[in-house]
Amino acid sequence: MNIVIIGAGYVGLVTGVCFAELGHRVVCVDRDEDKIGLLSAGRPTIYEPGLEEHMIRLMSEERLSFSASVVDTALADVVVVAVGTPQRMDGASDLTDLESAVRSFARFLREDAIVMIKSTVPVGTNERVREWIKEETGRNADTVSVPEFMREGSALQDSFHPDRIVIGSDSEQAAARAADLHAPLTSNILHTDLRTAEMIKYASNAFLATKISFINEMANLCDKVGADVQVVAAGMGMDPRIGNAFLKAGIGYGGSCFPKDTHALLQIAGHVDYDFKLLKAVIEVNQTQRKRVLVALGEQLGALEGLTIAVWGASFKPGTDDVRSAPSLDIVPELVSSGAAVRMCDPAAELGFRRAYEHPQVTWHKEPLSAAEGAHAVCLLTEWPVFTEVDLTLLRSVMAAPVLIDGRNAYQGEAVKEAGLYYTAVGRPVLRQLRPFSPD
Ligand SMILES: NC(=O)c1ccc[n+]([C@@H]2O[C@H](COP(=O)([O-])OP(=O)(O)OC[C@H]3O[C@@H](n4cnc5c(N)ncnc54)[C@H](O)[C@@H]3O)[C@@H](O)[C@H]2O)c1
Ligand SMILES: O=c1ccn([C@@H]2O[C@H](COP(=O)(O)OP(=O)(O)O[C@H]3O[C@H](CO)[C@@H](O)[C@H](O)[C@H]3O)[C@@H](O)[C@H]2O)c(=O)[nH]1
Repeated sequence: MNIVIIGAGYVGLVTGVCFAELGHRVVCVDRDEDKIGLLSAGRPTIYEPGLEEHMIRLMSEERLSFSASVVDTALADVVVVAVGTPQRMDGASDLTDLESAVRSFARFLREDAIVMIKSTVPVGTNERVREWIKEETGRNADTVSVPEFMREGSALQDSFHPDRIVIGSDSEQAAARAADLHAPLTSNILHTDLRTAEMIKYASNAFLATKISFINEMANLCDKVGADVQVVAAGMGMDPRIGNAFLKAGIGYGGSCFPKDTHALLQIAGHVDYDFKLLKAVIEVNQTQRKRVLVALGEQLGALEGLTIAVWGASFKPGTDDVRSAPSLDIVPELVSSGAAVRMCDPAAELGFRRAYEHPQVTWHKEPLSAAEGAHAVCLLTEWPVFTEVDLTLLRSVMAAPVLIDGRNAYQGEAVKEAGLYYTAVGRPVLRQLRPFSPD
């Protein structure tokens, strides 16, 4: 098949690679000409393990190419739409890019082509897509909603081996073609109507976010009653009805999806006068959880004015350069406001973070130990292996005060104790070692 993908971001690029690996001829189209220039030169514009090797081979075999022109849509049997649907100021999903993308390619769409929406979109949007195409061309197009469930950092693995494929459609023929396309990836294909498919995506992300906020509330309680949240989570997870996934307590969820999709679902509910109380609490808990790092620093060091704080991790999770809604973007400006000098390190997200936030009090360092040099505390915000595998005794030796704030429960109690670090994790009060008060 000839497949054209509109939007060559995280989802579009990885989906393009996946379909090209299945033997299709794929063109990824993006309006960002700089991005297309880099991709055409075989340079991935995102950090995603394994992506570059696949891209370069597929390009040399002429199965994957890149273009800045929607005219290429005329070649397509299937047009996949994977443009961004970011959060608007009011929390709703911003469909500006989606609408302009659809309207721009509509007139090039072949009559027998299907349009597959992979962007995460509010309920009813696929119907609007059809209306936009009709307004542009005067004819009806077959649209299918195939929400994407990949995770950044393991996006290729998730695309080649998806848990399930959801196909929403009201055209049997279009649904069958979408199913044929995905059949080599999994037999777990759920057929549904358009609105249900759109809702499955939001429900899935909202539920995962709920698990995280739940375990974070449990962690806060564990801190007060002297229980260990990691063991609590392990014990809960042994019940197959609960499962142990997404029960890692920490400083909360970030990223380009959970924060915006939970807000968008609240808006969807609001439009039909439904008060989604549970989801409101999930969002609020997540926002408060980020502040725990600052509270822990205050407990260990008192006022931060004039102190040096090392921050390990800027991306919203390991394995990605993405800083969208990353906890670091809330925490670092707060550290700066409290008068601290901030020494940062991240294996992939320096550029992304600096595009979003720069300040003279913030410096960047290539190695975790150089960032920690002379610091009064290290705050682990993202559990990249380069941070979690650091020799803690060495770490202690380069710091001005040996305080470690572990926002991801990434360190073993014994190792921390042996290194003699003053340590605060999340919901593991037994391991907490407070620094004795020092009047200077
Ligand atoms: N990032 C993820 O892990 C992930 C996973 C599942 C679903 N999603 C959803 O998929 C969608 C895309 O997310 P993303 O993270 O890949 O976004 P992204 O911002 O990385 O990429 C979107 C791309 O679309 C391009 N674009 C925007 N308007 C365009 C237009 N009119 N014509 C051509 N190109 C255009 C942008 O230039 C950009 O390169 C969103 O709805 C998101 O919620 C994302
Ligand atoms: O037990 C956990 C698991 C995750 N997180 C945090 O939750 C966020 C999201 O993590 P993850 O889900 O692994 O990353 P994403 O790449 O954002 O993927 C989510 O969002 C995508 C976009 O919609 C979906 O496609 C995926 O299925 C969904 O997992 C990150 O900040 C993690 O640190 C926790 O705090 N505790």
